[in-house]
Amino acid sequence: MAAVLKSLFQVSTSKKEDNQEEFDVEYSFAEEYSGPPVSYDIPKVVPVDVHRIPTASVVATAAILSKNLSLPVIEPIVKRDPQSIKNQKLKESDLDSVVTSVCVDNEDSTLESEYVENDHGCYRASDGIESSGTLGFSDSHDNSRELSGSSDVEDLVDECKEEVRFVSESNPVGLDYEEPILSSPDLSCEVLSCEEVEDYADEVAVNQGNRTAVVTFGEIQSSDVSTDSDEEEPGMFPEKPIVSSDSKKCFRCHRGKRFTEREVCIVCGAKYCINCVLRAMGAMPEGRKCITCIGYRIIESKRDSLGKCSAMLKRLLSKWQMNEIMELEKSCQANQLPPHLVSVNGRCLSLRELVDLLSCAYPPKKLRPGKYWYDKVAGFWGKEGHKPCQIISPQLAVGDTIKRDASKGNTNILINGREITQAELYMLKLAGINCEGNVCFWLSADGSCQEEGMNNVVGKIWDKTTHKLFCAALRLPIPPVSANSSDEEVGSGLGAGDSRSTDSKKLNKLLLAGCDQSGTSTLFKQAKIVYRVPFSEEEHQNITYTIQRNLYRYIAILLEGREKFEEEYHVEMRKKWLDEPGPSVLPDLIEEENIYSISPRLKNFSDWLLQAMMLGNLEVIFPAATREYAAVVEELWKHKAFQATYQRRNELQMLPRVANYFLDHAVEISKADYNPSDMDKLYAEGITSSNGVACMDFSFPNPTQDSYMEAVDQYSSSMRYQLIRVHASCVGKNCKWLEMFEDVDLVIFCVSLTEYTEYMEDYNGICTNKMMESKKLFENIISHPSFAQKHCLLLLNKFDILEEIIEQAPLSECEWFQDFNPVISRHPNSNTSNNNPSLAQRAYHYIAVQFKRLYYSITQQKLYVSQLTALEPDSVDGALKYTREILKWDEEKHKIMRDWMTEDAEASTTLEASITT
Ligand SMILES: Nc1nc2c(ncn2[C@@H]2O[C@H](COP(=O)(O)OP(=O)(O)OP(=O)(O)O)[C@@H](O)[C@H]2O)c(=O)[nH]1
Ligand SMILES: [Mg+2]
Repeated sequence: MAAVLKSLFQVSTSKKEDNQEEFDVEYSFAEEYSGPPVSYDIPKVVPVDVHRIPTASVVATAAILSKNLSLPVIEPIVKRDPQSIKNQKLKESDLDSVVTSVCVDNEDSTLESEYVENDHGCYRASDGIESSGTLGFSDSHDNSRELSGSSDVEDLVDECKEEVRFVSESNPVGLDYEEPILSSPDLSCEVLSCEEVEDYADEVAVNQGNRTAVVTFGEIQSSDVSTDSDEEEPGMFPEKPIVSSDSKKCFRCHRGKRFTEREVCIVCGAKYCINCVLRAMGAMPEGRKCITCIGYRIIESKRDSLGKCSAMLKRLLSKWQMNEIMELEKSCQANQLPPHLVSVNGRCLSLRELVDLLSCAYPPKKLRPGKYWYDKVAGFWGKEGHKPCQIISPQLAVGDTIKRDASKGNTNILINGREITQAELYMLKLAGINCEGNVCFWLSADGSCQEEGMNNVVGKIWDKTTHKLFCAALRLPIPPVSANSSDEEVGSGLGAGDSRSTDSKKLNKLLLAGCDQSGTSTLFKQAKIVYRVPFSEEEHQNITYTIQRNLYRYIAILLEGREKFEEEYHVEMRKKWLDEPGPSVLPDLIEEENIYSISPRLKNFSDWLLQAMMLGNLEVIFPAATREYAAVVEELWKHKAFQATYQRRNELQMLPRVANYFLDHAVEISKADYNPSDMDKLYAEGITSSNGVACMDFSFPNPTQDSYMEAVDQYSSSMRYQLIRVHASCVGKNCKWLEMFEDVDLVIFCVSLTEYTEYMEDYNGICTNKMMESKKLFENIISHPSFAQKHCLLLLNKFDILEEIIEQAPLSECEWFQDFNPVISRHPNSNTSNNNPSLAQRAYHYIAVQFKRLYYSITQQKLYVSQLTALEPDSVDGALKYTREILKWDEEKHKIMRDWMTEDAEASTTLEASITT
């Protein structure tokens, strides 16, 4: 390719030598992308600065030549000129002839096409005229210019001597505005696939009705560009009119029906079919934009779809290409929210302020153009005239001072200078703050509330979890989850708030979700223990209470079992006695000998406990009554009837596996001064009684034993992670709450491998296999728009139990695993060897593949899967290190891509430099 390019440039430069005065030009081509093989078919945009523009025919010739080489051409678009648009309209036939003429030139292998030929004759164009810009062709959807006689022609020639302009216009209405197409002196560039040149005239013909365009040639005064851009605020990009969106047809080929798949330009709304989209959009350096829309602002209604492309484009491009384009679409400057469209406390933002606002630790979610108010002290944020909708980072220097009527409150109560709304007043009252009379409060970011002029705190609104729930019910915002996590929670001595705000990029957020009983709590707690993140006082207290309360539940289940066993024994003995009749005292003896009998006192306790469990009162009674009943538990535990029952605990369906662990320590746990160990906390069911969202920051400790590994892991130890565990019940119907977690980097979905044997009953009494429930939740989560393009790690948990049960419970019990049909070797030793994995291993792999297929069918991405036994520390450590590897690889992959692209650009610039010198 380099050789071909060189030969092309040699021709051009030799021409330059021959006709110095006519072709004193410098120009360059966009080089074909030569980066990673995966991207080879996408032409890459290389911005080039060309100081002189050749004649129109040379530009066209360049386009045709580059077509033969499959090269895209870069175009200079400088400025619209409504006057010239009105005065000079080029017919499509004229354009046709321009292109045809150039084609003929090219076929003749000459580059002497300094004349633009049309119906009216040959016209000499812009010989040796200096300009600045980049070389190329405009892919306007329409271009026409009317030349109505030789005077027009002369005008054109004159005009060409003054300016080199290639103006495209797509204003269907009135062309009554003047707008710089480029906003900065280092002109933006556009890529045009060369078929575009051929299709050019066709497009003009089709779009002529509603589009007008002009081709003018003129010298670009640097002041032309800089004046415009000087006037513009940084961060402002021009707007482009939206094309008629009701058309069901492809904007380029004008084919297609109502349901034909199309990709839409995020600037002008033009739709393209699968055959045209890449031609119309080229290399997409700013994401999904028509070539002519590069450098323009996006339609605000499309902001939500930034970074989310259609399945059609996914099919056309490789995953890498897709990711890169979507990254560019989200991050390029032209696609960012224009600062002047956001007003805070009555003042439009500057670019600096907008950047500050969006790069803070907790920025406003889905910020759109509009008028907002911001309470800098407490961090409250809302739309003008409305109650607060979010709590963002406080103390940001954005916008003006907050106005009293910012949220149009009518309560006569002021918080930080703003009159609050009724809902907020309820919130204050629920927090126990006296709001009698006209009171002004100061509310700080941590929720402490002070009366103006007073020194004492009258209440703390974020201290109680219940209060946060009230806020949710009142549709008021609560502080961000991670802003709440206390400093003690942050592992390895890393502070939460400060470092996060200063270095938020290094915090990798992992969202942990799964169905009930999948083991997410156990995994979360294990991670806390492994990475030495202390449990907060509240968590410690909650876990202690949970363990004690659960102990009485387990005891109640055992006592229920005892009653059953006692009855069975009784019936058995009576049956024996009836079969072998003896003295009449025997029934009493049977009673005495019944190993499951207990004393009347213990029986009273048993009856009371069973009744409490039946009525669902255990939660109310315990753990408060623990101290009172500790002695009874001790007595019970020593009792032979209870021990006999405990021996038969496997027969008690209701008794969870974990009960064994706690019942073994029953006496100790039932004591009032019980202090749970880490192991107790791990085995305890649940984490806290709070709203089901738990959060911890951690980092992987530095390995000290191996200096090589230390070096390797230096990078990762500097990275910080945040594990956010969300309970299935908090995900909400249709996962609507998930958008709260849209900034996570990776989703961890936990599935218990035992679920295929378990069933759950819904309100209508219909039983569903729990694996199918997990499948449904998994589908909902991965197809949620917040997680598009996010990595996902599936953890298949409780492998230890799967190994135990797989022989008795075939996988086909679940309808999704019907076709699991492993071939098992009968050889006694073969099952454990690597070549012949165990049945549990095969089942695990089969389930993993089922999930991978499902994931791919929805996201067209690869699902990472790992085995897990959440009760084992190494297993959890391994799983979380896997997430680290996924994220690390992802970052490196992007870095490599960027390096390749930069190298590419540098190479092409060097080549151009060597050719032009
Ligand atoms: N044998 C075994 N038991 C496990 C494993 N992981 C979790 N468990 C147990 O499975 C039960 C459910 O685990 P949880 O962590 O509470 O699951 P969860 O439903 O996601 O979390 P919560 O809703 O907070 O209860 C607990 O009794 C755990 O001890 C595992 O790998 N092996
Ligand atoms: Mg649970």
